[in-house]
Amino acid sequence: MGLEARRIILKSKGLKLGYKKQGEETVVAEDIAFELKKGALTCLLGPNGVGKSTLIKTIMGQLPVLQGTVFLEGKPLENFPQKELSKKIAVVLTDKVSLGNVTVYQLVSLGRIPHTTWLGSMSGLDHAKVEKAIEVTQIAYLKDKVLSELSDGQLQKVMIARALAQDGEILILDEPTAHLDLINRFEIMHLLREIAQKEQKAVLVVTHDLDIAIETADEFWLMQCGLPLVCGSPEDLIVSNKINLLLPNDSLKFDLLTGKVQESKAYDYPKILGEEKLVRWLKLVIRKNKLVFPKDLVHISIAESPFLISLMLEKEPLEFTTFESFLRYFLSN
Ligand SMILES: Nc1ncnc2c1ncn2[C@@H]1O[C@H](COP(=O)(O)OP(=O)(O)OP(=O)(O)O)[C@@H](O)[C@H]1O
Repeated sequence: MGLEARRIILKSKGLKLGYKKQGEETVVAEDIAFELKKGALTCLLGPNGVGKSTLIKTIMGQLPVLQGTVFLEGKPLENFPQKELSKKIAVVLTDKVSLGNVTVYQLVSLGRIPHTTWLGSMSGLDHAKVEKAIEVTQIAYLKDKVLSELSDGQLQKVMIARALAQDGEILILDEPTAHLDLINRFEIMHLLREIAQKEQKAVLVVTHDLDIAIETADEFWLMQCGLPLVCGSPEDLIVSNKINLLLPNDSLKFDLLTGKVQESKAYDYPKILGEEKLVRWLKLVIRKNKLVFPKDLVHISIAESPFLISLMLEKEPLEFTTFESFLRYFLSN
């Protein structure tokens, strides 16, 4: 699917977000502009409390804007009755489900509520949509299980299936990978990427998982206190250093080479010879332990097979076969 197919479905400009209580406004963010595209996985990132949930509640039509307009398919969001909105926007929130003895099939079927009659009876089309959602999320083997029997990772897939069954064009998920292990976090994000691409949905995910978001997202929206939303492809935001907006504290910065967040203080490494893939881990050991080297050090070399770290001193070389033994030498001297 080409980039030209990424049609804008939701957009806004000059948006002011926040809460209004007894006529008094609490502004959370201003000057927010975005374009959400079908066929793309968009990740919304930003520090705790910056207003990510406030933004998605506004996009879902749950919270009125303080200023500006959100346009859904070119029409103001407030023109859509709630039932119409829930046919177009499906949401997966972080709240725990309290429906322990409902089966997976029944829960996924709940996604069809906006489409069923007031009696709630499901048509053949509704069942077909539920089956399709179960197939896409690969949870057919769980169909008859009750929710209390599921692991957190399985439950998250079931919640995504329910949102898919709703068959809206927009899927919004608030921290879908929180509390999941590494494999499940990757699996869920790759599944969302596939859903965006193959099912042509606009998928918006709030996440703090920078590593996995970089691997999977087509677009990032970076939210930072008091600044306009910064949007772009992860790679562009990384190379232009805009990714550092996520790290307002000067002590940390995003390292272009390793793709990791690390201490921003430039570290004075000794001369190291070896392949970059090994050198970077040696640098981590040096940095993490603030190692100080002997004055007569000429260089350090590191080799893979057999694994060997050589400390080339003027007098004699010292050799280590693990990072641990290398480190032990420094700790004991
Ligand atoms: N109902 C409310 N009324 C007034 N202020 C609120 C309300 N809900 C949230 N806020 C405030 O709005 C700000 C943004 O909160 P929000 O939950 O949107 O942040 P967030 O970026 O989603 O944070 P996190 O990453 O911790 O989930 C916070 O200062 C919060 O205290």
